[in-house]
Amino acid sequence: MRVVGLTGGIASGKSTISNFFKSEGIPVVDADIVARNVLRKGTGGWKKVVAAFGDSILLENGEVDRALLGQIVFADPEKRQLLNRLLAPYISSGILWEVVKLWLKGSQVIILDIPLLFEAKLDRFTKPIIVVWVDPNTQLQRLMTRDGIPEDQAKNRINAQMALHLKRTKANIIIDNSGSLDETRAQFEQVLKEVTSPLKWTEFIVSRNGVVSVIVSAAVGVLAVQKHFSRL
Ligand SMILES: CC(C)(COP(=O)(O)OP(=O)(O)OC[C@H]1O[C@@H](n2cnc3c(N)ncnc32)[C@H](O)[C@@H]1O)[C@@H](O)C(=O)NCCC(=O)NCCS
Ligand SMILES: Nc1ncnc2c1ncn2[C@@H]1O[C@H](COP(=O)(O)OP(=O)(O)OP(=O)(O)O)[C@@H](O)[C@H]1O
Repeated sequence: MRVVGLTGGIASGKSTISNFFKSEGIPVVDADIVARNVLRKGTGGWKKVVAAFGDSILLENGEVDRALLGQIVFADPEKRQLLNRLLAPYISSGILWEVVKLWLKGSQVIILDIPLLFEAKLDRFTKPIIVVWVDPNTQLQRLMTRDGIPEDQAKNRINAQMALHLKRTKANIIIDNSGSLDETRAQFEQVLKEVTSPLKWTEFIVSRNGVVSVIVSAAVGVLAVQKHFSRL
């Protein structure tokens, strides 16, 4: 199985690229969705976060007020690190579980869309790594427009992550999403060819079909040896 890492900066266009992959039938594990699920009311993550940040971060229905928690943690690095520490084990196991389900289905190529792939040191489990890059001013403008937040809040969010130019140096593949969607789509077509090229044997051997092949080959080998000795 090929486990492709997809990362970038906030609002650099990861979801846009994820949607392109999904439209080609390639499964995507979205870490933001996993992170949302582990913070739902009554879950282990929710209990830890409420214990640490207090009831004041809750809405009337008991769910976490995400906008409020976002304002708190993106303005205060210590509180953000605390939130990261509390949720990291739940997010990692949630991602692992999604990968296992896709492995059981026999998926050959999967995409892990993880904003904090490098920060959380999850990059060692993915190859190749795609970084969606965008120039800093376009990133700021897109973030402010999409989330309807003022410049200072948008800058706080951008600065809460490893600098995008540094992430770019760690990529195997870079998609420059500073231009139009058509220009990005054209780059994606090339990336798609690379990502869906035939699996290397190291990737095949860890796929479900690879494991089945190894088991079948071993069983055939054992039977052949038994037959050989029973004739002696
Ligand atoms: C702080 C929270 C409640 C804000 O929720 P909100 O709905 O406003 O934002 P959302 O979850 O959609 O995240 C939007 C983007 O913010 C960035 N981001 C989210 N969490 C973090 C973080 N801890 N550090 C840096 N950037 C982050 C990512 O680029 C993400 O794509 C939420 O982001 C959260 O629970 N974050 C901690 C979990 C986490 O690390 N998520 C990232 C998955 S790897
Ligand atoms: N090439 C583009 N041209 C114009 N707008 C774009 C382009 N790519 C993305 N956008 C817009 O920019 C915003 C951010 O894109 P997107 O949501 O894909 O980023 P993201 O990296 O997934 O963000 P996050 O880190 O918050 O999950 C969205 O509103 C999206 O519609």
